[in-house]
Amino acid sequence: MATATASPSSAGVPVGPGLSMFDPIFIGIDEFGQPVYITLAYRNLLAGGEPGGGKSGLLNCIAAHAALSVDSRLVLLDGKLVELGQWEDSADAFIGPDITAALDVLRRLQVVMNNRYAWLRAHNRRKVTALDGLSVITVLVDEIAFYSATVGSKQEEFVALLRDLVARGRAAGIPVVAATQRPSFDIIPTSLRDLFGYRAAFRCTTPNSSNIVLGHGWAEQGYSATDIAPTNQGAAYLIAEGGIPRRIKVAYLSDSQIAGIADYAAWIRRPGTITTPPSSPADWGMAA
Ligand SMILES: Nc1ncnc2c1ncn2[C@@H]1O[C@H](COP(=O)(O)OP(=O)(O)OP(=O)(O)O)[C@@H](O)[C@H]1O
Repeated sequence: MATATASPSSAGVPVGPGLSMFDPIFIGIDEFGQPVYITLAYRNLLAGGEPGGGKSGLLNCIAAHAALSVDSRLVLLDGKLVELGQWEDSADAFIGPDITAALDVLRRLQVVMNNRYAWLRAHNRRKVTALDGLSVITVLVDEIAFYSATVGSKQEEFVALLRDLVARGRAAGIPVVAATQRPSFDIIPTSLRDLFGYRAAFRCTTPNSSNIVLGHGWAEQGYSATDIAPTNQGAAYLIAEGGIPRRIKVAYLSDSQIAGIADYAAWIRRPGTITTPPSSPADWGMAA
């Protein structure tokens, strides 16, 4: 009878769910109790709503999927340090309340994005795919206003870099997930809002702020995040490009659940376990 023995070649193979950022990401249930999935590889997501509405819960759900995806790299910008802080060990970069460091990392991402576009153009392609061997670099920002609200040249550069990343990153495998508790035109101008393929409005205090997240006119058509009770944290209206808003309840991960997943994610990402195919463009510095 054959016995199972670990061969030396299997020593570096991670054991785990083997998720991919190209897979649908489970984020909760809809009002009929059906599971809700989003696909982030080619879309950005904006979450807005008043403090305590549950935006960080959604970001943590996405961070968990990204951390468990062996084809994903994480870049985290967290002005409060504690919202995404538990994923630090799985992230390539974790930026706290430091605008200079945030600008450095966004400039670097812009270079990676430009390199990926040059590679796509050289290969007559329009977007990266799961077969390219390039990792999806998921950028999570909690909270946009923290880096952009005050007036100054650094803040202006932050807004310009974020806008460029949101506009061009998705085809290059660099989706952006950003949250704000200040859904107002100065933080999310329409031209920026419309670049987010997914928008989630958590409880808002005015129909106007709900519209700023979801899109103009939805509140008047009966889709207003002012309807969400303050006690119903994690409830939101989610709209996907070209669709109509649907009411969802985000799956909530407690601190200890996040700690467990983050610990496991850091383990499957330990040095030497995540590799890219030898001939992949990553070797040319595309994923630097
Ligand atoms: N999906 C959910 N189900 C149940 N409770 C939730 C859910 N999401 C959030 N909560 C509760 O609401 C609290 C606040 O949530 P969260 O920190 O995600 O809000 P937020 O919108 O990110 O707030 P802020 O803008 O201040 O960062 C959580 O500590 C939790 O107790």
